[in-house]
Amino acid sequence: MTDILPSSPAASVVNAPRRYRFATEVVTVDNSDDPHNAASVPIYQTATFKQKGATASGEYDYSRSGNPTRTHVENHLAKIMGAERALVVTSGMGALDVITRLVRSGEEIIAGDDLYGGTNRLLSFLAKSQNVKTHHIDTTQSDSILPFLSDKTRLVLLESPTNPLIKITDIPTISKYVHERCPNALVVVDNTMMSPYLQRPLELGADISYHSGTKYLSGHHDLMAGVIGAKDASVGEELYYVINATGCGLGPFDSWLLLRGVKTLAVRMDKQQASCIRIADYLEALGFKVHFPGLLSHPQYELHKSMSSGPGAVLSFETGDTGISERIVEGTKLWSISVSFGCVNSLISMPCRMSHASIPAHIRAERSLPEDLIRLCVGIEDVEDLLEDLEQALNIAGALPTPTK
Ligand SMILES: Cc1ncc(COP(=O)(O)O)c(C=O)c1O
Ligand SMILES: N[C@@H](CCSC[C@H](N)C(=O)O)C(=O)O
Repeated sequence: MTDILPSSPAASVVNAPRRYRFATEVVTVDNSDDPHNAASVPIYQTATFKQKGATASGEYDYSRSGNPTRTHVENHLAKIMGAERALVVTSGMGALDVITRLVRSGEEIIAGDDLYGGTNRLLSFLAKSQNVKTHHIDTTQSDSILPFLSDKTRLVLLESPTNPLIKITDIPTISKYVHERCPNALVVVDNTMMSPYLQRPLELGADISYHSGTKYLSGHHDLMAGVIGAKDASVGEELYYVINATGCGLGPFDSWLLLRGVKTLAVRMDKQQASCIRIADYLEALGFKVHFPGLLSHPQYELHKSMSSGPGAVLSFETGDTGISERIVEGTKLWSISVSFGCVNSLISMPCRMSHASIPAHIRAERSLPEDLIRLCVGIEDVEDLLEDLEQALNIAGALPTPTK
């Protein structure tokens, strides 16, 4: 499936091997092709490019097909994701839309039963509009996929940790099952929660890894972006074809913002994760049921540790009462009540009312998604302020244990 112009920048995209440790590579952007030795990659804010002649275009002809700023961020992301090819589009959902366009009517998808609400919505839409059925399985039990693998399977879509219950999926085992039984199927991992700093699914057996670049990769909640990394160059080429055909490639300014934001990924994540570990310990000590893979009590603590270098900075916890949860969320002053995560600012939300409200209530119940669940996305503020603010909100909500003399 290729009708890429001979001059397309796609042809020149190569995966530069990583030479240094991640924190060094992420801040080291190759701009050696700049004619003026600019220290920062310039924003090529142009829709079209002049040609030398009617039949002689340069490397770029039109920004939907390719733009130098986008190429730089794509090459940089390919390097840090360990991908043969990376592509950037206008949102995380746009990334999943591009990937699902590899599925033909009558083929099937297998996905988790705890997953981002928007992903669930897109899969439901595909079932209705394209006759593409999705089987939802419990991905914490790798064997649960076996009865659904068939010659119709085209995509296996995994999250680990899942949003919002922070369940862990054994990416290597599931990838092995899929590749052994379904040579035509691709294992796709939504790695948004972890970022490539903490987990690289392509090194764990997946064929495609994608991200909402709106989250940790950009880190400041000032842009929407989606990032796709393909292990195989030919899959990358097919995805590029879809992006050029449908016109969802990321614009020059947003590409630049993404490139600027990603440079601080490692330092942001180190700080956010360290604070999240403190907060998880605090909530667990108070007796809440806390979902966080950095806690020894997490049922898949060891599995997560074997696939990643850290637990991340998102946790969820149950209070046992929806009213109490609402009062906690509304009682915080420093934590913003917002959907999304991965920003330098801390956010608090109730997934069933907010990010996962698009999943019908009866399906949320079938999938045991607790209505009282609170999700915390920890930013880079001073953790003492975050803890103090949380404590006063728990106090207002009557959720703190009564002190005993
Ligand atoms: C895990 C996960 N994947 C994908 C998305 C979609 O990303 P975007 O909002 O950038 O479209 C989100 C949130 O929106 C998410 O939480
Ligand atoms: N209204 C939006 C909700 C976006 S949720 C964003 C993010 N993925 C999260 O988990 O908080 C929608 O319906 O898509």
